[in-house]
Amino acid sequence: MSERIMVVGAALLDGGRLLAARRSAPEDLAGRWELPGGKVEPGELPEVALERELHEELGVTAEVVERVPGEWPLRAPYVLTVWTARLLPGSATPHPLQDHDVLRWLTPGELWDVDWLDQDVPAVREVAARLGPTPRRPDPR
Ligand SMILES: Nc1nc2c([nH]c(=O)n2[C@H]2C[C@H](O)[C@@H](COP(=O)(O)OP(=O)(O)OP(=O)(O)O)O2)c(=O)[nH]1
Repeated sequence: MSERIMVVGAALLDGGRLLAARRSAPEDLAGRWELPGGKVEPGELPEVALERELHEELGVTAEVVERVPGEWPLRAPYVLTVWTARLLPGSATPHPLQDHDVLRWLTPGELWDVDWLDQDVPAVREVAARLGPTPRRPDPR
């Protein structure tokens, strides 16, 4: 059986908008947009890992709400799983402290305005379905 390491991504929602984060490293991912998050450490619950990563990367206090159905393979042995999350009352505003250089709150109509990592597109589609009516993602040229 091959080893799988879970990467958790947050669909951080606020007022019907989704937070997207632009990666600043490594070079092959820099400039592309993703859901903030990171690798689950050995023995750590994915929900705990996600709240930890949101604090480390964005400086926020957030809570996980629910799992978005699906699992998306990344470079082996990593697998992306996604949870919706919300900021807790009193949380700081998100800032790109680590791994990212720009953050954007996207309305449903803006969801496909950023250049998501290819492997995040199916996950973002699944999140989009929860945000209500959104424009269809344009077909790749
Ligand atoms: N956080 C996150 N990582 C993603 C997404 N999509 C995607 O391919 N990845 C990749 C990028 C990285 O190779 C890996 C997660 O790495 P990371 O750098 O965010 O994790 P981490 O904070 O735990 O990093 P580190 O301790 O190893 O520095 O998964 C995504 O939506 N969110």
